[in-house]
Amino acid sequence: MSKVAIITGSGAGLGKGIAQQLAKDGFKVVLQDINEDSLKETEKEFKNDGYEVASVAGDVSKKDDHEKFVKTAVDNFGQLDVYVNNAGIDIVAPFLETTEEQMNKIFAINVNGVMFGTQAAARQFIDQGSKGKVINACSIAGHESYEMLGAYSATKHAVKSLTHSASKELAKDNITVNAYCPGVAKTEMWDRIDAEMVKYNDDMEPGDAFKEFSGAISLGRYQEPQDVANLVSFLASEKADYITGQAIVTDGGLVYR
Ligand SMILES: NC(=O)C1=CN([C@@H]2O[C@H](COP(=O)(O)OP(=O)(O)OC[C@H]3O[C@@H](n4cnc5c(N)ncnc54)[C@H](O)[C@@H]3O)[C@@H](O)[C@H]2O)C=CC1
Ligand SMILES: CC(=O)C(C)=O
Repeated sequence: MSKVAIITGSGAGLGKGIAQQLAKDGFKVVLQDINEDSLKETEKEFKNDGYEVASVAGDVSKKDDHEKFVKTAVDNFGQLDVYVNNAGIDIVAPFLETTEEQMNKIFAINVNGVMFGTQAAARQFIDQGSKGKVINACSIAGHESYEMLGAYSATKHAVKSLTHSASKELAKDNITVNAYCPGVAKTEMWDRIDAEMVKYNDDMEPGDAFKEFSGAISLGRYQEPQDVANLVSFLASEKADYITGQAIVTDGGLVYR
């Protein structure tokens, strides 16, 4: 029987690439996003491609919304096997200028979202009496802390920590919890980071921040969503059954851990 995966923040960017790969792998997929337009557009595209797909809008920072995402999977496809906590936001700001509002927002989405998603998924796996996999979006910024990305880096270190602790507590229920740590992928997130970094540096032109970060990649090219999707595809597969509590870097050679 086909397995069922939920991917948060999959209306666009890396989440969409991950959902496409899991659908190709034979998963029935539940797309989720806060942006209803891109969500509907992506769902239409998946249907045209012949994938079994459902969608649900919502905000990952809200605990109850994750119950709704799980219910969508169960109502449409009868079960849940994989939960990808992919949705995340960035904030670019000098350390001394980062506001309370920015801190609360980025932690609510990037950290609380992962906590609540893991809880909702694990409860469903336990109720089903099946094994399950939680896969979290971390980052190279979960291993290395970057200037101008202090708040963001802190959230990704927290995601790594939640991945470790959840994997320890949930192992007895046959639930694995891992994280993927992308490097520099050209999505809307990096378009925003580049634009913001330029604003804070008179010597920089649009595109320079992206060039500087991606120029340091050993393999000589920036990351595509497919590069990230390949790792998540593996982590979602039975081949990864014996891996848990890991935050695995996929960055073309940038951060060495
Ligand atoms: N792009 C990159 O180079 C890297 C990205 N990452 C992480 O990968 C994940 C995906 O990143 P990208 O695709 O690049 O970002 P993106 O900004 O291009 O796309 C994120 C998607 O999540 C959705 N979203 C935002 N807030 C949401 C919320 N509260 N609830 C539900 N959906 C929400 C957006 O509408 C969007 O469709 C994020 O967690 C990010 O931190 C990690 C390392 C590098
Ligand atoms: C955007 C991101 O995750 C970085 C810079 O690592």
